[in-house]
Amino acid sequence: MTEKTGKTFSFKLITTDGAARRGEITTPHGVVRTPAFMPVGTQATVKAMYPEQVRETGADVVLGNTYHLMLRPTAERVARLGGLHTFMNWPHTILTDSGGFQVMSLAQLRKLDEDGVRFQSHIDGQKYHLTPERSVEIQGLLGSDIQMQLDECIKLPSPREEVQRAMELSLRWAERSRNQFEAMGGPGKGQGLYGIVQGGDQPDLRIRSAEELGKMPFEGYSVGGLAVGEPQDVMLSMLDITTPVMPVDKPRYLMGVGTPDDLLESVKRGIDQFDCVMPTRAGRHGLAYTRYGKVNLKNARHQDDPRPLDEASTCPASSVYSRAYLHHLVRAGEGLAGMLLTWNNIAYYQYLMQGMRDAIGAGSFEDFYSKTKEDWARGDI
Ligand SMILES: CNc1nc2c(CCNCC3CCCCC3)c3nc(N)[nH]c(=O)c3cc2[nH]1
Repeated sequence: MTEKTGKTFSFKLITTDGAARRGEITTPHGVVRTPAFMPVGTQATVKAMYPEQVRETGADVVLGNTYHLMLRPTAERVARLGGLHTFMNWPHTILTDSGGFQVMSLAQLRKLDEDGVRFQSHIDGQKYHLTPERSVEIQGLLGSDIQMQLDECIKLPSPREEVQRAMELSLRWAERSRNQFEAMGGPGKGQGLYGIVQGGDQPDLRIRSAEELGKMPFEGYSVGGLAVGEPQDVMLSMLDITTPVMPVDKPRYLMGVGTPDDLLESVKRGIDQFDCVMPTRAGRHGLAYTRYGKVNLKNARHQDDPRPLDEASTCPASSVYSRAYLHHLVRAGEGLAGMLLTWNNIAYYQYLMQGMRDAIGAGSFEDFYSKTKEDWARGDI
């Protein structure tokens, strides 16, 4: 059963505090409270968590992944089985990426040209041709509520002419993606398609990309081409340049970001949506995020510590289990270690986002920002 609200896609900007924004996105599968952290569900699952648990942490939306799902089990099979919401038992909002970023980072023998990207599956070597049109078709077959245009994201640093070529190609692909989305009746189904701002670390190219995309009727806009190896200050300076020239009445999604500090700094600069594999991946590697900074449970200093990670947390993984027990599980290589630490990390990320939403709503974001930085600096004692 999928929770169909029957509503069309909309974004309500509720209030602002400086450049920080509190809003709500309404999709056919529910409301997304922004700023929002969106847990990553790469292969139709948020790794090591049940969908009910993910929901309980406060997540309103999870990510699906066009690249992985088009290879296995294929978008057509997911569609035949009722779509991704039913397939993974997540009756709330789903956002999908277009697959281009994963192709460039995972596939073999990839060749990118004006028409799209040709590649061989990293699973079985089968050949594929992903175009702007095919990517939107796949996301439609999955039943995604928030879809992404196909784009070209290049690493940083890169020569300016490379950054410009990729940005201009992505603008042409934005147009083709939009045409395909409308041909498939996406707006009428209440779904949204986001344009993706590129331009690397070049202010003028960032501004041109944002302005050109703003002329097209996208339901939201992503900031792409960042978190690709550049220092945090470069990423943040690109946000200072880019968000002011993005439509103020549409959601902004910073792709692939980030650490808790990245989230705090980026919300401060007007970003509404985030995704990152950090909390889930770190959880599987014995690393816990808490309100007082990071705790590496591999470290022997925890072996006699009876305290939980955070006794004030509403998440059982954070408030019930001792650090000594978590340390034991990590050292023993037990699967429960990854399950509990992933649960803790996703719960902490949602706790942080809820704190920011409340602070913006109360006009006290600056205080929240400073207090959070102090708590992290205090570190785990
Ligand atoms: C980690 N840094 C980063 N990620 C970027 C991503 C991917 C965002 N995450 C997608 C999920 C990954 C796991 C599976 C489910 C989808 C980017 N994606 C696109 N399309 N364009 C970018 O410029 C783009 C830029 C990105 N930078």
